[in-house]
Amino acid sequence: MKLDALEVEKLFTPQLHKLFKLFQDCNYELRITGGAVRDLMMGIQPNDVDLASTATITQMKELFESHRIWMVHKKGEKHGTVTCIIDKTSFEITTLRIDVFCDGHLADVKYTTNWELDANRRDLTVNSLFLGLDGTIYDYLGGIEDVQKRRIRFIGDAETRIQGDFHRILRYFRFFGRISATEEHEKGILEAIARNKHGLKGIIKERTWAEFKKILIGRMAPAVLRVMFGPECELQEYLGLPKAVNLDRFQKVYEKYGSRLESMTSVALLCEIEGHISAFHRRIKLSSDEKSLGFFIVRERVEAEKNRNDLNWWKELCVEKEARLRQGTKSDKTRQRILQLMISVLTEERLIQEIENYDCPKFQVTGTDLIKANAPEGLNMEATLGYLFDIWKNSKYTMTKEEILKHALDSGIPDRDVELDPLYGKPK
Ligand SMILES: Nc1ccn([C@@H]2O[C@H](COP(=O)(O)OP(=O)(O)OP(=O)(O)O)[C@@H](O)[C@H]2O)c(=O)n1
Repeated sequence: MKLDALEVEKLFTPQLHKLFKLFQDCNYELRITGGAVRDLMMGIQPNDVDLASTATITQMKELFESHRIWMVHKKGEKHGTVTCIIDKTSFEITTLRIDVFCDGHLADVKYTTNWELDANRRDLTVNSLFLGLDGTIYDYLGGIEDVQKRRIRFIGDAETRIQGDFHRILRYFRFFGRISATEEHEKGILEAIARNKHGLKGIIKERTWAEFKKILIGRMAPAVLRVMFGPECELQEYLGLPKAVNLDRFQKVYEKYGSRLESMTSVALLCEIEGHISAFHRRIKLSSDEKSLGFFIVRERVEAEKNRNDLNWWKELCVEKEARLRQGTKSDKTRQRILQLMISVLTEERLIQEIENYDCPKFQVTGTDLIKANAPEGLNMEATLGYLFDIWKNSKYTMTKEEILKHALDSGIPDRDVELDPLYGKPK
């Protein structure tokens, strides 16, 4: 099959043309591989272009050195990959190879000049295509038909493919969601996944989360998650999620606000309590922003649901959370969290827009102001600031800093033993 010349030109930048010419001049074959070919066939502009060549690592290095072309990431050589830079653009080129797996881990790599063998080492038929400079698509395993029919199949026996790299379980669901024409899975695949799900435990946290994130906000996410967490596969435990994930809540939010959902919000929708977020973090290793977002949503959700379409409630929440931000905390992150909370309780779109543009009043008094106002030694600064904040709030945020500070030494100031809210420092 040949791709339309215009489609192919989208990929072939002047730098890529230069690279192909270099290889051609030395009689080495170079082709685009994997995801880029699949995406191009589906009319999607690929994110990145991976290349494969019949040249060995030594031949590629000699070629680049003789043309004074920079090479980076020398570590990739061990896995048969060379990265070169042409006019500020980097290209990753892999030698054709056969992967030898043992217990789900790559044990050895054998080099080859046979394209079909290289296609055979890959995961899915739709990812096994190669594209030549003239637009020819090379297909050894029925990948073209599968892309055209939007059908996701492992190459050969699903079980063997999964055991080659258990991470492919998550890749399968990601590509299924992204490409599949129907919600039906090919015969035998879900059974093979169920039999091998234990292997997910050995996949490193970052890799698992990177893949799962894309599933959570991807196309057909509710249908994909229903299968992943349904009776056929039951993958919850392997991803650190509770057994009874709340798929109905997730689906409702996805259907209304799918394009605005952050992956961590999706996780919070599946979970019920803070302990679930903690367990997920232990399995996945979240960033501190992701963790805060997850905790924030499960903690505030009950109240937020009751007030979902009350604009004043949301404005007060913004003031409450943003007005006394700790130094160094960016307010846009807090606002982002509030917007994700609004999405997750299905607040009306127009209210979300109002909050997006809301110019939140800022509480101006700081600990330094209290010291300047001769605060006595041992004064509980956090509790005092909380007390003053409430006075300011009761004035509907109209009091000036000077007016607020007049209350700094009121008898109503809580003493130092007051228990503080760990997040916001306000007296409970
Ligand atoms: N566990 C894996 C990971 C990757 N691959 C192969 O390596 C190629 C490149 O992998 P990667 O860049 O991770 O994915 P892409 O398919 O290019 O997808 P994306 O669009 O997400 O980049 C894939 O197409 C697939 O052929 C594989 O067989 N098994």
